[in-house]
Amino acid sequence: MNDPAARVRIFDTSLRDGEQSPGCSMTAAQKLRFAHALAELGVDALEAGFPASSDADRDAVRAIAREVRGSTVVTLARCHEGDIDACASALEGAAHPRIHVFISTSPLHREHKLGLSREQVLERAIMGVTRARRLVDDVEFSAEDALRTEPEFLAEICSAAIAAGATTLNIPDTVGYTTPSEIRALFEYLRAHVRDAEKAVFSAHCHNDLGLAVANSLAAIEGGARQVECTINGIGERAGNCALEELVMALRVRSHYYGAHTRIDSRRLVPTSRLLSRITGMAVQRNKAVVGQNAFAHESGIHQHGMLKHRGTYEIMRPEDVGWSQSQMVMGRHSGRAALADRLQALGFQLEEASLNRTFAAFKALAEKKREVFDADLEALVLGSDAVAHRGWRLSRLHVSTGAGDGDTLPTASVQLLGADGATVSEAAVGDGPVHALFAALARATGIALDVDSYQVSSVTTGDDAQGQAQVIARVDGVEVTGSGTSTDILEASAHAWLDIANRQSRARAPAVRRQAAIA
Ligand SMILES: CC(=O)SCCNC(=O)CCNC(=O)[C@H](O)C(C)(C)COP(=O)(O)OP(=O)(O)OC[C@H]1O[C@@H](n2cnc3c(N)ncnc32)[C@H](O)[C@@H]1OP(=O)(O)O
Ligand SMILES: CC(C)C(=O)C(=O)O
Repeated sequence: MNDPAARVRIFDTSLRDGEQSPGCSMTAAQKLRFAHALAELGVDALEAGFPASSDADRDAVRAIAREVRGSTVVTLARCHEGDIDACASALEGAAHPRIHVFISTSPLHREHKLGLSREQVLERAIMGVTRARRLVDDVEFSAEDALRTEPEFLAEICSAAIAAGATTLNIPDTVGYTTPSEIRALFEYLRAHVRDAEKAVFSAHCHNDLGLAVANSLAAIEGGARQVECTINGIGERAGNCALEELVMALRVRSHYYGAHTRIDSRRLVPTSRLLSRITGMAVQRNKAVVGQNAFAHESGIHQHGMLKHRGTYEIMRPEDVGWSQSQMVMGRHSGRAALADRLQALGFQLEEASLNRTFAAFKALAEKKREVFDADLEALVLGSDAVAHRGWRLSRLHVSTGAGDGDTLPTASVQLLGADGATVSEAAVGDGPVHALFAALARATGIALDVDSYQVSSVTTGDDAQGQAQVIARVDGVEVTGSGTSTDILEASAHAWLDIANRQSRARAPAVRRQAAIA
């Protein structure tokens, strides 16, 4: 598997093809931040932008070229002198610069888009590669719409590109039209028919219009591709590009099948995916492979029972290996007794069989009404809702003020809580934002410091008066605990979610009382 011939280079184009897609534009500062994250992830090359497209993109590429180390920095150019010169100028300062020149080769694009003959396209390609090669040592050539190009013309233009100095030959499926067996055969054909093929690295760049981008990229590797162009979360033109996280994990999980490897640090996949979502505001769908919220979540009883016996029954990779903290057992309508008993035990309840059966019946009834049953609901089932409600802190007043910029408003929160003994306590705190300030005020008031792993707010009803549900996940004694709160005011919902965990943490540390309550 460590045969160097089977090393697949990962070329990330989130900052170019990804950024081109609607809803994904980034500022220069955001692009720079994300480029650092890509270098940390271990991508071999990162395509930073298209300098001729705007001053802002040129400036972003410049900053990336100057600052980011560890990955080749690539910029895109049409076969236009001005585009190529703009690339070279933006790449000054890069440790490993690459210019990527492209031109359409398919009959459809030649005739209708460029209005050029085969010979003219060939000439332009040679001009582009030659000019780029005078400016940098590392030049990539792409035959846009290669998968709808006559194979013999593709071989001819690739041979000419190598002769002009191209070091990477990229074969894009620009419109996501190909199939796995077709693209594999094309790579095999090109490697056999391109002159001096061994002097260049063959690369695949697959779009996802038919949902085949990852499958096609893997097939291209089988056909001899040793670079794959992809994007984090699969962002990109239309239906996107090959998703980096999926491709990398397919090569890793099926390493014996593909006999190929990358140098990606897979534990950084989830953090990098989240960073991109935060920057672009483009959420990842829950069921997205590897980085989606459901990728390691199990709700159905038969799967949960299997997972508790051996995680390999329903997981083909470890969540820790891609950057999640652990698998998630979601308690809902489809869950069974084994998962319920396990979750209750993690919450500190060891129930006798009869008591477990009673709780299970009540749990199923509740799950019919609620989409997801949270830890607080389970506690209420075991202890009785009154016992839970009255044992812990309750929010009685809340005020949050916030602002941004250079004005004098610092995000500030003040809270008043009612304790289990009936006493009230008031506290205030400032923070980096309103939620940060709120959580700091709650920590001061309760004297409980929570190790918050994640926080999110979603709407549970629709309309102007929609109820927001806040969910906080924190680690309590090494166990991940989820707290939730619902209100039409999302800050109030957030305070309830935080207190939900804090109260459970206090109760979990009073085991004698818990056992008594559970048995009663
Ligand atoms: C498959 C891909 O992802 S390709 C990359 C796509 N990315 C982008 O287009 C984002 C950046 N693009 C831009 O900012 C603009 O399109 C610019 C600045 C590059 C060009 O803008 P304009 O000069 O206004 O041209 P416009 O976008 O309308 O048309 C593209 C021109 O490039 C030509 N062209 C397209 N591809 C190539 C190529 N590879 N080599 C040479 N010329 C090309 C077209 O024939 C057309 O030429 P024309 O103006 O003589 O008709
Ligand atoms: C410029 C090339 C590589 C491209 O993005 C495509 O063909 O999809």
